[in-house]
Amino acid sequence: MKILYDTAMPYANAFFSGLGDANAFELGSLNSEALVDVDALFVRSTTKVTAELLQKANKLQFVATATAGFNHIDVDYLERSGITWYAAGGCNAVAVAEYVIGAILQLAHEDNFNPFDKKVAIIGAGNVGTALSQILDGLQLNYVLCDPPLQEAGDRRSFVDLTDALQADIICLHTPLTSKGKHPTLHMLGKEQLLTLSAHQYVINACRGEVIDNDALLNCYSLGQHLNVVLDVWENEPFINHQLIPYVRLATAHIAGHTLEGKARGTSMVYDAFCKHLNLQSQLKLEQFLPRFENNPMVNSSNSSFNQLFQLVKYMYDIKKDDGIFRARMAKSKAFAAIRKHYPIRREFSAAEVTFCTEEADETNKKNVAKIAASIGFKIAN
Ligand SMILES: NC(=O)c1ccc[n+]([C@@H]2O[C@H](COP(=O)([O-])OP(=O)(O)OC[C@H]3O[C@@H](n4cnc5c(N)ncnc54)[C@H](O)[C@@H]3O)[C@@H](O)[C@H]2O)c1
Ligand SMILES: O=C(O)[C@H](O)[C@H](O)COP(=O)(O)O
Repeated sequence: MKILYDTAMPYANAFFSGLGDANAFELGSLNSEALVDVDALFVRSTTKVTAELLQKANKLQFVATATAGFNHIDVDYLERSGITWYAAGGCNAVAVAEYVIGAILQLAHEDNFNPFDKKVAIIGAGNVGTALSQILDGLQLNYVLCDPPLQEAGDRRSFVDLTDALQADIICLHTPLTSKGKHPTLHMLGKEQLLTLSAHQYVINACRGEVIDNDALLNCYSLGQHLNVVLDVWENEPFINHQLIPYVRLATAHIAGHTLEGKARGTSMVYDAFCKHLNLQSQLKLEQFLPRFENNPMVNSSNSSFNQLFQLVKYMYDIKKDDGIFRARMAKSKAFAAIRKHYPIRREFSAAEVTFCTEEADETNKKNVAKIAASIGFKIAN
């Protein structure tokens, strides 16, 4: 059994070497020759799995991506060719939701608004959208959901349409990239939709760049429209339009899902799916591999509730730092792919145990903040 996997899949060798002759490929190095006699191919979103790449894949029976999105895989071709495929939907849902919360609290801090007074719209209420809604529930932030496919399929949550969603204060995009079907998402936010937005609204795109028409966005900015947009994903990655960068409020290099947990869960879900395909019992579990988080956060309970939560979230994920690195490196070169490749280890809230430094007078405040922190995933020290 020959297995090829992307080097960017954490713990892949440990997961796959027991299942066959497992070898890694480096980003950008895979070609059709390398797929001769390969039985299983495991990628992340940076490898385009096309008919052309697979033209010499004489034995391929299983293709999997250790990512939620799978628009980089020609699934029609795989299905026509009798090759089983799998995508690790949900592997990094919590990571992206934490990124979005990091962005909202950072913008609230910079623009001096109270996030608890704002309404969030979650467009795309699947794995990521639901993980985000759970954190918003924990923080007691108002939100609406917009997901016509789920609504039509009978999902019992309540939904609004896109026009209503675009009136929310903070609009978060969590759809797949699709260009076919009844509800395509390609350029879902085009010129017409962007022109309806006001200077008091915020748009956060952490799904796929092409869901916002980037040329239309740049055009709006060039014409003087004030738009608060956070972009983790861009059209035409990694060769994005650099002209957009100075206008964007927070800019990152498609790393919203790049927590250690999110990436490693992707590997482990691919392992489970491949074992199932082979009719084997999975032997290995993600928990065996994740290291303990060593630098647990401490929070001062004499600060306001907002500041304590902001401090805590920023400690685990500082979006402003990623934004600074992005701007500095992108100013000098086409560093998009390199920033992603060398992205430092980031952990999810659930890895950390929080200690509160509390004077007696702050005890009630501490209890309130600790309750909220626990409900968004943190462990609380006694
Ligand atoms: N930035 C990152 O690092 C990162 C990480 C994870 C996922 N993603 C992207 O986010 C997407 C969502 O991830 P997920 O795991 O939640 O996927 P998912 O399939 O679980 O959920 C997507 C939801 O979007 C809905 N949807 C489809 N078309 C829609 C439309 N026109 N309007 C509103 N809703 C629509 C679907 O019904 C579904 O419920 C992925 O496909 C991927 O492209 C990005
Ligand atoms: O779809 C996904 O899961 C994400 O976009 C994922 O974080 C992409 O990661 P990459 O494949 O680029 O490492």
